[in-house]
Amino acid sequence: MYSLQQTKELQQATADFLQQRIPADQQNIQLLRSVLRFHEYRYYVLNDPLISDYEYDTLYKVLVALETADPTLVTPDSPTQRVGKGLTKVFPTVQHLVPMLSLENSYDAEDLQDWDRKVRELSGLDAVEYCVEPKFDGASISLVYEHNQLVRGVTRGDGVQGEDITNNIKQVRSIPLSADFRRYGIEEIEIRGEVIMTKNKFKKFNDQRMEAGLPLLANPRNAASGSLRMIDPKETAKRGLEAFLYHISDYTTTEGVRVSDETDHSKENLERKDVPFTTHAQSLELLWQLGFRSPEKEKKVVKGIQGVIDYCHEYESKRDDLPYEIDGMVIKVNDLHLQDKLGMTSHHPRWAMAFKFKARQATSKLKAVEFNVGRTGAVTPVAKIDPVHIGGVTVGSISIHNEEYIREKDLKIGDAVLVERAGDVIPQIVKSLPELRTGEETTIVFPTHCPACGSQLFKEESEAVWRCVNIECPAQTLERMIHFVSKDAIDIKHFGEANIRKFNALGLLPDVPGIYKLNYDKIAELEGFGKKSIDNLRNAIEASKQQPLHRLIYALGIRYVGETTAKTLANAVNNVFDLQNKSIEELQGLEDIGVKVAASIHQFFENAQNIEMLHELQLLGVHMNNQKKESNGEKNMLDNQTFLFTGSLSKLKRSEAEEMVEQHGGKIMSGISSKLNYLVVGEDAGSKLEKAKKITTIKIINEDEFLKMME
Ligand SMILES: NC(=O)c1ccc[n+]([C@@H]2O[C@H](COP(=O)([O-])OP(=O)(O)OC[C@H]3O[C@@H](n4cnc5c(N)ncnc54)[C@H](O)[C@@H]3O)[C@@H](O)[C@H]2O)c1
Ligand SMILES: [Zn+2]
Repeated sequence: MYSLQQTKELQQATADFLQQRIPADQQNIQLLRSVLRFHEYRYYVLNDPLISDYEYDTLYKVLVALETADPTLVTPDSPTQRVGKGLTKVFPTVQHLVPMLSLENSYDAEDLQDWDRKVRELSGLDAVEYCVEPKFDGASISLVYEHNQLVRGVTRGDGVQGEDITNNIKQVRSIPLSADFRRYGIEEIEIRGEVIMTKNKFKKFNDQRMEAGLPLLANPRNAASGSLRMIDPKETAKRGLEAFLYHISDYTTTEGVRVSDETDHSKENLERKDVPFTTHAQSLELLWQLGFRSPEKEKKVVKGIQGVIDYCHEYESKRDDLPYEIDGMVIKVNDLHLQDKLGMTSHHPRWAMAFKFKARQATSKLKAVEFNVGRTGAVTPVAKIDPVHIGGVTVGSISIHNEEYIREKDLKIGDAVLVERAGDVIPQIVKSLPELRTGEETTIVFPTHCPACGSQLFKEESEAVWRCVNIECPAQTLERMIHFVSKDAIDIKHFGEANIRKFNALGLLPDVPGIYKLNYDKIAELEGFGKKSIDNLRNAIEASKQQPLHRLIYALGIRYVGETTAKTLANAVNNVFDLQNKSIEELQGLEDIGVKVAASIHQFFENAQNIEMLHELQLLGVHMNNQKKESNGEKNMLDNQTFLFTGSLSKLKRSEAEEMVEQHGGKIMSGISSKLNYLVVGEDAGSKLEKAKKITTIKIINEDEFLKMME
């Protein structure tokens, strides 16, 4: 639809508007509209946006402001005058019973206060009751049930018409194929909701794509909307989609009375005694009772806007802990009478407002690529970008993983790039924007030799990563030390990465054993090292010698050996040197250790330099023995009993409690199943507790009871 040339021009105009090089005034209003239409096409039709949502919203608001200031400027085809969204030709088109509108956006407390003021003015109330719920970041859908049966599932489409994706919708397990609406006197009903992919599913899904050599998807929202549009419903089924249903837009009762967001009769209908609900919160409750996953547990009903603001902020702070992505909250006037009174514009209802969290996407420029050498010698390209603010942090460097990744994302130095900081906090480049290239971009060239030590790099055939195999490579040694002292490894407090880099650069810390041979007199001469900080450091280093064996094994930084594998290895031996005598086959016999991991462990303990280092550490006083096995008897107290912790503990840290279990020979489980023996319940325990109650063999105990057991 848009030629390459047009694309370039519109992107240029986008940047000009955003950086205010083109004034947003009457004269340029047509251009601004073209720009918005173009981005809507990229976003809704191609599912391939070129700018971040925040940037789009900013431009949209400029247009709204212009049109509000002078309503004569409004044209019927202005992006503000319709719901927007395009349709593809893949699925048959069907009409929604009631148009699916958009939401008005707000970004801070002030926006919400302004809106509340308007709602109070229009309603004549002093304080309005609101229902606040998460704004799920997925693909919106509309469902129709007739005589208790699901008859249709439709995408939002252009808001008036959507794509009929009923067969795909039926693959979403949390959407019931039938529900007893008749119990509530309802014959036909239209329900709105959001299909989502959880963060976990998304990660696994992308891992699989990576392995299969397919392009990765940028975020769970794209994954959800793409999955809903698969031609083959079996493909949709594989994606493990979920759905939240949050709105009843239209229903007809058994007596044939229609109640809808739109019909003029709704008000009088709502005054009837026999309607099943008169507030939004009640409609969520009703959906929940009927077996739908509505935000019944997530929602909160509050009176007055301050409570709304507080709840929005509370949710924003726990956003990263949720299993799914949300991009904000939605605030709805709770009373349906009042909703009717407020009505809607052609674009959005006046009784609802989205509160958008801080943007997590931005566009930037890829300026250079640096190559870092990790502790296992892997050479990782790191993109240096023009610093951008995303979700409260400034991002200037981003790992771009390996050559394949660079090829797949088509990255070049000089490219404009779309950057996202998703729920897992590590920023990534969603993609480059090749449409904007000027011809001056340059290819990213991988080094053939290690940037730290100059030795030639190697790549195994089955791998995507180039490595420096020089065991004395200074960059690797440095990274190994940083890993060795880190929190999950040998855990030397007061000895952060910055100190290691500093001591290493000054020649005070050449290698891992050097940690236990520090020259404190020399350190005392450095700026910022008083007596107290040196004592702290010395004590922490001394204490680290007593760490349990699994921490030492993990700290060694053996490739593929994470914390769990380190524990398995520690449990299998009396001291670390026993691992020297284990064959690859023996190692593979241990729980969850496959060929690749076994070979890597074997290789590590075959290497004379590594063994020498371990002997040196032992001479320096670092414990090499399995202390658990030494303190005999205790070890089997729990004899492989399984434990899981849920909710927040008040006396112990979660990690301490788990360590106690393991020290006594017990095991930690990752989820509720019939294999679980004990669920230890702290405060605010949620779904895990509910689930555990259904399995009678699980013993549910509190923190005190747990501590008693451990005595
Ligand atoms: N990057 C781009 O180029 C580009 C282009 C066009 C649009 N966009 C983005 O799309 C947005 C507009 O899309 P939109 O019209 O879908 O609006 P929206 O995403 O801002 O909000 C409306 C949608 O929120 C969803 N939603 C989630 N939870 C909900 C809940 N509990 N209650 C009600 N609705 C809920 C519904 O699907 C509803 O359609 C813009 O704000 C912009 O960020 C981006
Ligand atoms: Zn090197």
